[in-house]
Amino acid sequence: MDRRFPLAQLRGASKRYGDRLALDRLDLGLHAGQVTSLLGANGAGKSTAVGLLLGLLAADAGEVSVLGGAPGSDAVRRQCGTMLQQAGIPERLTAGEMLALVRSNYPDPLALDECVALAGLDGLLDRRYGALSGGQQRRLQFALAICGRPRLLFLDEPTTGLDVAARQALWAAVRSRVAEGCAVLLTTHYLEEAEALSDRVAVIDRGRLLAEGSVDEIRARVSLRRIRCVSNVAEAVVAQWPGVHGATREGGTLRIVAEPAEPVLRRLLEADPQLSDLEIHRAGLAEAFLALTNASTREAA
Ligand SMILES: Nc1ncnc2c1ncn2[C@@H]1O[C@H](COP(=O)(O)OP(=O)(O)OP(=O)(O)O)[C@@H](O)[C@H]1O
Repeated sequence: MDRRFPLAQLRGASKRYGDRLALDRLDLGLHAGQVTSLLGANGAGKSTAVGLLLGLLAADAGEVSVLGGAPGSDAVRRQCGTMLQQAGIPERLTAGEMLALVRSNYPDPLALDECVALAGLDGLLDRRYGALSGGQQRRLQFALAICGRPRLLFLDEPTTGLDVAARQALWAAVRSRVAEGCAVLLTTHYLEEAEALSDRVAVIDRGRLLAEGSVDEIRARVSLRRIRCVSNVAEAVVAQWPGVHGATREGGTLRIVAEPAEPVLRRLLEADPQLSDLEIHRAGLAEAFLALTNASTREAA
């Protein structure tokens, strides 16, 4: 599989709804064998970007190309799987009937057993869609998205409403599809999910690309550090120190998010010579995301 060329891409794509600019010259590429996560606050433009790549919306400017052609054609659709926020599945059909129907649209679908195992649908195929729980419905939607062995998989907030075990099972299933060469576009508000699954991350804000790179590259964009130690210095006191973004306590353990970390560390050690079990880590994707989007909001103000 050739990873140099994207299987799908937006180049300088813009989209307006009336006078609202939802996407502003967005560049985004999806590559074979990679999960790309599109992150952004509510209203940032994620669903609009997905809508353009699926051919559900037309761009006002820029280029949208999917598998070498225009999005939304029958030939392209047969190579795409989608799990959107609205599923539109008839309540009266059973899970098994839905799977059979959707698999029949694809030239080389996954075996039924494999779909059932990957999506965790064991024992549910005879159940009507309307009689499935919210999490079970989500699992069926995932099965429908992967059952055609798609080259491109669009997952729009796929794990909303899933319990911990089902979420981790879905992550494993996504990884198995990616190992087969599938390109995945994931939108999620769970940053630990993006951190666990992504090869590439694109952060958008008000329709514009703020940052793009691997999880580590995005984390390196911010100099926030997480400090953890056992100390009796009051968290409310630490929270007032310059450079401290937050301080919390769990029992004897004090957790601090700081930028830069060094002056805070000096002050901590001065304040508590008994301090122990000191650990310092680069901030995670969640803190990096918040720092990037907060900085963008401040610039716009
Ligand atoms: N059909 C529409 N008509 C008018 N404005 C719209 C329409 N759809 C989206 N918008 C606006 O375009 C912007 C981008 O919306 P979009 O749904 O793409 O965001 P999102 O990042 O997917 O948000 P969320 O995380 O809440 O799902 C928002 O300001 C939204 O209010």
